Amino acid sequence: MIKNAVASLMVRLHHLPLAAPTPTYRRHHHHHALRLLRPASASARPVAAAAMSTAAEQAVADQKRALRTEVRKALKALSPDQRASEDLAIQTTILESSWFKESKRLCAYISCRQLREVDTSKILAECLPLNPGQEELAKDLYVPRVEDKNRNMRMLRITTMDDLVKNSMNILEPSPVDASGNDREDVLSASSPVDLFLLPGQAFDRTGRRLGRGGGYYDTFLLKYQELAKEKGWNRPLLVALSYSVQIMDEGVIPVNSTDVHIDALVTSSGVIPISPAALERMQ
Ligand SMILES: Nc1nc2c(c(=O)[nH]1)N(C=O)[C@@H](CNc1ccc(C(=O)N[C@@H](CCC(=O)O)C(=O)O)cc1)CN2
Ligand SMILES: Nc1ncnc2c1ncn2[C@@H]1O[C@H](COP(=O)(O)OP(=O)(O)OP(=O)(O)O)[C@@H](O)[C@H]1O
Repeated sequence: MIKNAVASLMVRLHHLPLAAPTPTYRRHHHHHALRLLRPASASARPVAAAAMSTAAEQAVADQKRALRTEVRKALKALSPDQRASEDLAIQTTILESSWFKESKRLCAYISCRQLREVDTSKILAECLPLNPGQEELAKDLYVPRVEDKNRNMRMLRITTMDDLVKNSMNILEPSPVDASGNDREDVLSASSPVDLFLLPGQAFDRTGRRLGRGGGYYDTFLLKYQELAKEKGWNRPLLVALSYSVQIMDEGVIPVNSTDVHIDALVTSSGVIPISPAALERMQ
């Protein structure tokens, strides 16, 4: 169903020149993942900043919207049993992996049942200290907080699930200050790098394309983080998305533009799909 609807869109839009076709890992296997991002030079930026100024950009936006609608339907059609078994398999794969165990600092999303997102509750619980005094066993965990509709999202540190409150979109997020009135640590002002990002999304493919909810929050944030990491000379974190089976698309189905950040790997109920050279190296 998804394939058909999207295939017909693809046929119609196929001949439209994209403003900036994003290379895929498959075609550029030898490159480091960072090199695949569009350079943040003045000459490369105006396309993104000009907010869908060209027909091709508008076509991509329309295609993305159509694909989101199809995936939303497919997710709604998943039975609770199917979801629960995929949720468990995905989280178990992550929790048992060396790359998760070795990660000391993570950015992760707080899954939302209503949005049919892959559950992250077991992973979050594993990151947070069990009891006061056991902090050394915990990982530093940063989670998203939407600041405005202008693609501004921060990743703030939490130490307990009690740090979260429901926002207007019914998603749990950290309040900007903690119970003692101190500002929560923003990952962009932290002094050490993040090892791992666990990313949500609507659709993914085996070449590293990721379709989000359309806010541009993650793409904007990841670009900022990558600029910071480059400035500081930090290793790039692994960008890993969690996906139900119905969210994995055939190659070429997910439309992309110049601001879309590619993921390093996908975790599905069948296991890890490493995509980038970094993932192939670090995730076996
Ligand atoms: N768990 C989680 N947290 C997150 C995100 C996310 O995707 N998942 N975000 C990632 O950006 C940011 C929040 N962005 C969001 C964007 C849209 C919707 C939402 O409810 N969308 C509806 C449709 C809205 C509409 O078009 O009318 C939907 O997708 O069904 C929620 C969060 C930050 N936090
Ligand atoms: N780094 C960026 N700079 C400027 N505009 C951006 C950037 N990233 C995304 N946008 C814009 O944000 C809007 C939404 O982008 P898009 O549809 O790709 O979001 P998404 O991938 O679904 O969302 P998310 O990144 O939150 O998962 C688009 O108009 C896009 O051009």
